[in-house]
Amino acid sequence: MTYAFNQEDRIRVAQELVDVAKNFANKGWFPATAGNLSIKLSGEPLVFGVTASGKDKENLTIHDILAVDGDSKAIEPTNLKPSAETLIHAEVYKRVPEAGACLHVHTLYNNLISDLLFEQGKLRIQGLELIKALNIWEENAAIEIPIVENFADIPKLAAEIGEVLDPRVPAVLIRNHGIYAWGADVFAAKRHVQAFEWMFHYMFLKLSVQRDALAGLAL
Ligand SMILES: CSCCC(=O)C(=O)COP(=O)(O)O
Ligand SMILES: [Zn+2]
Repeated sequence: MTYAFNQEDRIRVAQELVDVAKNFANKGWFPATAGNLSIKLSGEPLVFGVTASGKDKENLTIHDILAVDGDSKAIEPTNLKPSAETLIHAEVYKRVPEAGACLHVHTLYNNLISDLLFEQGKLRIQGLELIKALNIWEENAAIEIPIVENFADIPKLAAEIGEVLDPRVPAVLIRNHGIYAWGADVFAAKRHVQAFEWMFHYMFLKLSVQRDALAGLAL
């Protein structure tokens, strides 16, 4: 199969992932090699660059990224093993054709909020200014971020994510695991991750304060 991207393109996009990895790693969003990142190289047929499994994202290089197809298989011989969660990236690209990059981080607040609200199946956020970072501009806009169980079976987890994702809200939370967020390109996907993480922190603190206030009333 011949693909419509050259070596120069691949180095450029790999460098974009390396740069965003450094930004997130500096925030502690890739503890213990957690997390993975991808960027679309071609939509038809689907080909994307994805981080190799088990890499230290703080010290990621362009040599830690390999190109895979829609079945998450490397498109050329390589010693690199694609991320264990590559199928999730593939699912996002298949479900959301406008997605050009998909980023996955494990943070304290995405883990806390996903567990706290798991039974509801979603986190609802309304009226926060940062919703505009998702390109949603209505006044007092509300969004709902789906939360799925952290199935160990990755094909099952990927299918579940595909089932629940709402293309208007570019993220899904996995309970006690992390967030997958995407955007038209790395710039947009990075903005989305940063906006979601700020909102998770806000919502966690707000829910905690509300709980404390209710507990106080019950005394
Ligand atoms: C060390 S965290 C467990 C695996 C995981 O959730 C993750 O994001 C990293 O997996 P990868 O295969 O992409 O290194
Ligand atoms: Zn993960």
